[in-house]
Amino acid sequence: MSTIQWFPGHMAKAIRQMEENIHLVDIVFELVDARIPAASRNPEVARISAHKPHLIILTKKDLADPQQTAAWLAYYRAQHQPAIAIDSRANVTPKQITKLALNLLADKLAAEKDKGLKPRAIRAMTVGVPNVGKSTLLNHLVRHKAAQVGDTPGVTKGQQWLRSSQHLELLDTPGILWPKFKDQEMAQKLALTGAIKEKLYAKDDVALFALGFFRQYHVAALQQRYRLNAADLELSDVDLLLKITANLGMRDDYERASERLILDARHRKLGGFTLDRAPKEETADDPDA
Ligand SMILES: Nc1nc2c(ncn2[C@@H]2O[C@H](COP(=O)(O)OP(=O)(O)OP(=O)(O)O)[C@@H](O)[C@H]2O)c(=O)[nH]1
Repeated sequence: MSTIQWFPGHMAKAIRQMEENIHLVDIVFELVDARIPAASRNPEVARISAHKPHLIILTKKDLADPQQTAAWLAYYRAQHQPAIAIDSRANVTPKQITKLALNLLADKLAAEKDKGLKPRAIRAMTVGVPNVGKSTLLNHLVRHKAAQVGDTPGVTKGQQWLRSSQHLELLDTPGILWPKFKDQEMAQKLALTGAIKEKLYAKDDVALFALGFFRQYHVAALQQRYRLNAADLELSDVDLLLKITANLGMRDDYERASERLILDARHRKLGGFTLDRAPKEETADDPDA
């Protein structure tokens, strides 16, 4: 199996930017792919935003396994970590997110009011791995690209605040957070869900990884989609990939079949799936540990 490489330099830059900007915001929205809630997080975010309220937004919930999403939300609740699962493309989400953020900051805003300060919009920063849905969510949150200037910090540094509503402003550049590639399995998960550029991974490796997963957790969907019989399921992953290639009428072009399998998974042709299983609540340790 070839190794998926990545570039720590990118991560260092993203972390630096986040460190520079964190003092400008009241709250961090950490976007996490609902299909990989562990692999798409970086522990540095928790460190940098330690003194700020922090909302986990599980995106692409429509592509994930609903039971697993519910289990992840229960896990976050048990950890007292505010979290919400969304389809970033839906119009209803801005209101939900604004409401949650206002609740999380209620004490701070009340204290400001007590001091006689004028009511103000809260400020948020979004971070997340590539392709997690940052731009899609921002576009929904900010329907009119309103340059909110004035004496707001950040603008002087060439950054813009985007106004979502009278209650919420967002720093315009969504932070690209590089995921941690603790091991190759995490890298395969990020590749399968689309967070890593195509040229950085071997499609057949990712397809074999996907086969192993779907065979274990969603075997009926696999069987149905690729017309596999019970005997086929006894084959090794490599032989199963060759069998699928043949069933797709692609002769021995297993590269093309690999690509099809990856796209089928991403486009929900094999049903909703979650590669990171939610930790059991009783034994709930940090999934990132
Ligand atoms: N099904 C589904 N697709 C989504 C969702 N959110 C985003 N997408 C799709 O995912 C792809 C990436 O979305 P973007 O909003 O561009 O992601 P991004 O995080 O800004 O990506 P980068 O610019 O690479 O950092 C697009 O094709 C979106 O339509 C979601 O909740 N559900």
